[in-house]
Amino acid sequence: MIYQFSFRYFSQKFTKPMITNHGIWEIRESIIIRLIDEKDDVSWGEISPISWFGSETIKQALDFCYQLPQTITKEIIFAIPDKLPACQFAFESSTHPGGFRLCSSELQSPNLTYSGLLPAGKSALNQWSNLWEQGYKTFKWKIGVNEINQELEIFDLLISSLPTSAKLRLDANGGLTYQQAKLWLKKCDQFSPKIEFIEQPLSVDKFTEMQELSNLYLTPIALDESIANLHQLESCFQQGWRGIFVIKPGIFGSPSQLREFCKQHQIDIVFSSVFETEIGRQASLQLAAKLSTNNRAVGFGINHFFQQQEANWLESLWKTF
Ligand SMILES: O=C(O)CCC(=O)C1=CC=C[C@@H](O)[C@@H]1C(=O)O
Ligand SMILES: [Mg+2]
Repeated sequence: MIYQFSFRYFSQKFTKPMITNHGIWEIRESIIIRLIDEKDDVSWGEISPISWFGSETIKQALDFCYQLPQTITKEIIFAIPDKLPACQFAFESSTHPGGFRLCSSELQSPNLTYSGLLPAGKSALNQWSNLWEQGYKTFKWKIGVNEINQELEIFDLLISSLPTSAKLRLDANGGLTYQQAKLWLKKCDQFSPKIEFIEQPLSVDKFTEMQELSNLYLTPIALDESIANLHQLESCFQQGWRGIFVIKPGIFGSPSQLREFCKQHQIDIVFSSVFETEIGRQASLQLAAKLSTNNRAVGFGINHFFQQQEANWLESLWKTF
């Protein structure tokens, strides 16, 4: 199969900067790719890297796209190197039959439940209720951003105001020390099982410590940055991780290799957004609908992280050069 290939750089400003232990993220940069096959069918893909999670940078992805010929084949697509996981995801998912169709980005796959992302710090206290009104029952709150005693106080206020049926996830983005992680896990155990998990409490190089912690407390630990791509996932699985796995399809690499891994091994997966457009979102949610386990809510809550795009944003993008 031969495809006519073209691409466009696309960036969106977060309405509120995404603040995590990694820092302040203000602009989401992406590359939208378009493939037209021999039957003139058009399909779309999205390259949305997160280099501080270990994926390629937007510049490396752009350099890759610039060096591609205007007509590409499936061989070229399936030969994209593993050091370009966001490109692997975009090109492979755009060759899927029944790929992306332009439709409302409010697309919510019927058989998935969604987690709403709360902002770091005390503004989480007045944000959760309008998400609750929209039907979210699972929330995720960033920690490891402010001073720990301040965050523990906010946590007490947050957990006591959330409805009993709500679930709360904490995400430290690897920002806690071992002692701080024990403090948080001890605190969360007091509210077990309301705290679904603590995501990436320690940095990627502290795998053994996270394994130790996962045997000492009730509250589960989820790996995210530690398993950002297929190689890291295989390595943590081989080293015996059987806790929760947060998978970000947009930066993970080849969707078919992820499906293959999940066929071989029953792992407890939570799917997570990379703050992509509806193109990457649809491709990711198709994977989540197939591979989600344990009815875990997917971290794709529509929290309007960006200004609403006009309906024909894609056509107008292709008019620009
Ligand atoms: O997983 C979710 O609930 C939403 C997505 C999300 O939290 C993240 C997406 C991308 C980078 C990070 O800021 C953050 C994460 O660490 O999971
Ligand atoms: Mg995370």
